[in-house]
Amino acid sequence: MRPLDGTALDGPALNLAELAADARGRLDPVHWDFFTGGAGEERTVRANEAAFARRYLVPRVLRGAVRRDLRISLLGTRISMPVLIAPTAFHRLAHPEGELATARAAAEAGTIMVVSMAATRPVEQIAAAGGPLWFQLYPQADLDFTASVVRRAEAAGCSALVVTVDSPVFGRRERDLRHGFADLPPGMVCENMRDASGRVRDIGMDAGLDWARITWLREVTRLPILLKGVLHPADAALAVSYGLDGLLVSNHGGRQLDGALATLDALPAVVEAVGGRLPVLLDGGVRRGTDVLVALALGASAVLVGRPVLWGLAVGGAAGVRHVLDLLHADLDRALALAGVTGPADLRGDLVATVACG
Ligand SMILES: Cc1cc2nc3c(=O)[nH]c(=O)nc-3n(C[C@H](O)[C@H](O)[C@H](O)COP(=O)(O)O)c2cc1C
Ligand SMILES: CCCCC(=O)C(=O)O
Repeated sequence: MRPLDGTALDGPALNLAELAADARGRLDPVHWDFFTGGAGEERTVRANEAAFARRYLVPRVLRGAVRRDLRISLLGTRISMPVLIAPTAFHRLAHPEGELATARAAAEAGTIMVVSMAATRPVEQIAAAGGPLWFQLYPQADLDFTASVVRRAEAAGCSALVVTVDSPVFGRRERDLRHGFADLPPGMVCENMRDASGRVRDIGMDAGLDWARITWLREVTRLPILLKGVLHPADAALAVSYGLDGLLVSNHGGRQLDGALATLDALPAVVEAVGGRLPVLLDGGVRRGTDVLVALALGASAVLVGRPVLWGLAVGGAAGVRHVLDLLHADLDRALALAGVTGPADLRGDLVATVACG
């Protein structure tokens, strides 16, 4: 993303960089830093976007791509485009309606919202928007409680479980440490962490998390399970052998292991290891329709966006998130037309060239 100059805009943002600048002017600087920042030196935050900047397109011509269709099916759900909403914490810090606004925008746009376990609205209320939802889980050391959260997500109608596996401990985020930002303000809690007595538990990162826990989870639910945070092809191969239903190539937007490989650079080896047996999704640094095109051409089935959704929420609630999704839809459609492609299924690696630096 281009450097943000914070300039006030006349009219709606033309792209997500402008939207970020607008959001920055509206958010509490502490919350802006929480949303925007990453771990350590933020090398991986930058690397995710830089990896897209190193890819160039080699378009086809004279293909008569008049009718383009951006729709795809993922684990049985038909969605309007190969762009989903990544799970992000604490939407009420961006807008008073929080996740309820995000969910309305996703439902209107016809795509999947992945609800964070750290949502500041209960999953049942988020589901009332009527759109397709998946639920993101940080497996807790307390297995009974973990199972109860899964039951709650199932009962609310979530159609897949996204298990975050890149967070055995919490990443060290220096912006938050500098501000002393560690907790939600009074009146906001992680609503999906209430136990049977109504007490809200803290979300624990579990360094003991291992494949045995995935086997356990597989027995707890019949929902499809995706692993979020896989970068190594050996783990991708293990995921296939453990009967998982999908993979999300992610480094948590650079918020966990700083120095982790950019997701776009990790994608090809993961795709190769999986060999078409599972859908492989990607998040991290997706900001343009051409980024979606490149990720799909390199083997992703779909991508997710994290921070841009928070910017949209901060700028305009549900309408702001809708603006993000509409911009990406229109931008992808145009990019497909210009590349001579009619839809996601047509995208192949030969459309993408990699150069040493952007
Ligand atoms: C503010 C913020 C909160 C996040 N919260 C969660 C979370 O609760 N669970 C999770 O698995 N990932 C979380 N993520 C990571 C996102 O799901 C996603 O991997 C990342 O944001 C994608 O990169 P992008 O922001 O560059 O699009 C969070 C990311 C941000 C920026
Ligand atoms: C306990 C909240 C975790 C949120 C998260 O995953 C993130 O900030 O990246």
